[in-house]
Amino acid sequence: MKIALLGYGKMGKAIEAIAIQRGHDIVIKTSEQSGYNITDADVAIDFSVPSAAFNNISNCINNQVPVISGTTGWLEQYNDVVSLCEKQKGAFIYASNFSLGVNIFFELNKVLAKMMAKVDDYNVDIEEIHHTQKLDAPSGTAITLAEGIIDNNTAYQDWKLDVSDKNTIPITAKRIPEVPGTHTITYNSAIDTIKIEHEAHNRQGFALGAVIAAEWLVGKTGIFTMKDVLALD
Ligand SMILES: NC(=O)C1=CN([C@@H]2O[C@H](COP(=O)(O)OP(=O)(O)OC[C@H]3O[C@@H](n4cnc5c(N)ncnc54)[C@H](O)[C@@H]3O)[C@@H](O)[C@H]2O)C=CC1
Ligand SMILES: O=C(O)C1=N[C@H](C(=O)O)C[C@H](O)C1
Repeated sequence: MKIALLGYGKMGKAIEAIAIQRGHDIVIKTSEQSGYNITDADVAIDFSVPSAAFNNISNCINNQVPVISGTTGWLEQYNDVVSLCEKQKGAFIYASNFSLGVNIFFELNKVLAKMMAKVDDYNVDIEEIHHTQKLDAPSGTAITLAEGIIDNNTAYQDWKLDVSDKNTIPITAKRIPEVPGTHTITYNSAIDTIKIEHEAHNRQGFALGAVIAAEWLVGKTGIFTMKDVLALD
């Protein structure tokens, strides 16, 4: 497969290494908006910056190149991408986190949220820790986790960064050098604490998941998620 890497930073480089190991060719690697022909690639993988993701993804869809995006912090434009993809009959996957472990953790979070909806005694909070270069807060993964709780527990209707109102899930974002990504969900009562946590040890899980998603997407039309790719149901 000929792959375009849109964003050649920490993730772009980790994806390049795994894609080559799996027998793919990197035909475009860029940290720029322009200066390349996207139709040279069979599939594009966008891990760029929040301000660039929408244009990168739209350019792929408008040129009939399947595209996956792991960039976080741009989701106010997600519905516009969905509309464009439907109009152009393109192929697109966004995931806040491409690692197998986190996608299992997403499902565990939903099961736990369903159970906790049956009891009144606990308050939930989410903490995420990432490296100091991260541009967005809270992390995309923390937002997906909060949405998983909201969808499965009517006690919660919203999430907010550093705010703990009634019906709102508080998210705390910490920035510590070199941390690839740790997410902790805590249910606290006066009597005890229930905690589930995912800690990434490096970026390989994100990168492998992104390459697997790109391999899966080629030849398909539509908007998909990692749940479709990993068939976790
Ligand atoms: N979904 C997932 O599994 C994961 C998502 N991420 C997200 O991926 C994104 C990138 O993360 P990192 O590689 O750690 O960041 P990074 O800062 O190391 O790399 C981003 C690169 O994008 C480049 N860039 C800037 N404008 C661009 C443009 N117009 N087109 C293409 N590239 C452009 C920057 O120059 C930089 O080299 C972030 O949004 C991060 O939150 C990170 C890890 C896993
Ligand atoms: O910026 C990162 O590094 C990461 N970003 C993603 C996010 O915002 O959830 C995924 C992962 O946690 C690493």
